[in-house]
Formats: sequence, structure tokens, C-alpha cells
Amino acid sequence: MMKAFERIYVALDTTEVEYAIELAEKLKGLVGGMKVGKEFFTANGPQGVAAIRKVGMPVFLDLKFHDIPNTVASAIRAAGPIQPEIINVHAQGGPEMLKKAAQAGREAGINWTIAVTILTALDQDDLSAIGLNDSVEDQVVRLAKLTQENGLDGVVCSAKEIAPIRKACGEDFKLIVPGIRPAWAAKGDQKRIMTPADAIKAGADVLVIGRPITQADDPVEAARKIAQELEGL
Ligand SMILES: O=c1ccn([C@@H]2O[C@H](COP(=O)(O)O)[C@@H](O)[C@H]2O)c(=O)[nH]1
Repeated sequence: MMKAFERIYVALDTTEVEYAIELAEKLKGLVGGMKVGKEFFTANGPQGVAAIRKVGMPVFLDLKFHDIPNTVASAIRAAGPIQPEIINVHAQGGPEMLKKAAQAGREAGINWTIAVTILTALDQDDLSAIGLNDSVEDQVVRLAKLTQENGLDGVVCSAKEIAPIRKACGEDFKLIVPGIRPAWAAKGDQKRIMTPADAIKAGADVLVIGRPITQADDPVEAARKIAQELEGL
């Protein structure tokens, strides 16, 4: 049985590899894993990710691939040697791309290949601006079902859509949830947010938390405070 704090993955959004390693070392035992995304990967490449893995925690490689099926599948296979626990694509890449991504993830030995539904920094007005006139919830559930039908392990969604996705896709489908904001943290550019405790109560498998921890005066204390909030849920 997973402990609640192990559900926290910290978003290491920085270009500084030494700082990221130091932070990962300090947070080991307080959180479950590290998430590295476009900023870190663009600056430090696979060697940078390997350095984070060496700290001894699972890594979520959040590169959100969105391209033609062959390119996405090849990129996922290329990530195999980095041995991320989780890798992702955009569900809006469509059914063929999703199917090829799932196959490539399995071939590469990656535990969870998942798809981003609608970014947590977007709200209803943003969807309308890009010509999507369904509700955020309907669009997220549609993409989650498409992701599941094509063999992936789960989705990235906001905590606000956990209940309808669970209803549509069941309990085994993995829900990885950014847009997490403790009551004491600034919202920043996130629009669909929830507190860590409420997101876990709603049924999130993994919470992705960046700035509330990394930008805190004392990141270790911030992580400890969040972990305590999750204890006993
Ligand atoms: O819909 C999404 C998908 C990915 N993210 C990523 O999660 C972290 C969140 O960081 P915070 O500092 O806690 O806002 C960040 O790396 C995003 O790229 C997301 O926020 N929403």
C-alpha cells in the first residue's frame, strides 16, 4: 500500500542541474518522485535526467510529445535508456498516435505511458478561444476515454475532473494531477486547481507539485507541510 507522501512528484522546473540534484536529495523520503519537464530537459538533456534518477527516486519525464505517430513512438523509444517511471504525450495527438505511443512505452519498459487531456492552466474561455466549445469536463472525459481505448495507462488532468473520469474509465486508470495548490500557496498561472488533501480525497494517484515547494523559502519545510496535510487521509 502506497503511503500518501509517495504520491507527490515534485516538478523540477529549472535549468540548473546542480540545484535540481541538491533539491532532489533533500526531498528524498519526503516525496515519492521527481518530475522533469521541458525547461530542465532542454537545458540538461538525458544526462541531466540520469543525474536526477541517480538520486534514487522514480522520475516522470514530462515532455508532452505531440507529433505524428511515428515521431512520437520513436521519441518514446529513445527515452527508454533514461528509464523514466512515467512518460507522456498529448491526447490531442489522436487515436493512432496514442496507440503507437502505448506500444512504444511498453517496448521501452516504461511503467506508465499517459496522455495530457486539457492543461490545468486553461479554463473554459481558453477552450473557446481555440474553437473548442464543449465544457472543459466533457472535453477532458472524451480525451481520457480515447486515451484508455488506445491502451495507455492513464491521463494528466486537473483534480476537478477526477470524479467524471473515474466514472468513465474506472479505478485502475491512473490519474496524474498537477494544478495543486495548498491554501497557503500562490495560484500563479494555474486555473483549474485544488488543494493536495482534496485532490487525494477525490482519487488522484499522483500529485504533481512545483512552485509551492520549489519557490518556497524553505522547500523541505513546504514538502513536509504538504506531506503532513496528506497523513491520515
Ligand atoms: O496540465 C498540466 C500538465 C503539466 N503541468 C506541469 O506540472 C507542473 C506544475 O507546476 P506548478 O509550479 O505546481 O504549477 C509544471 O511543471 C507543468 O509543466 C501542469 O501544470 N498542467
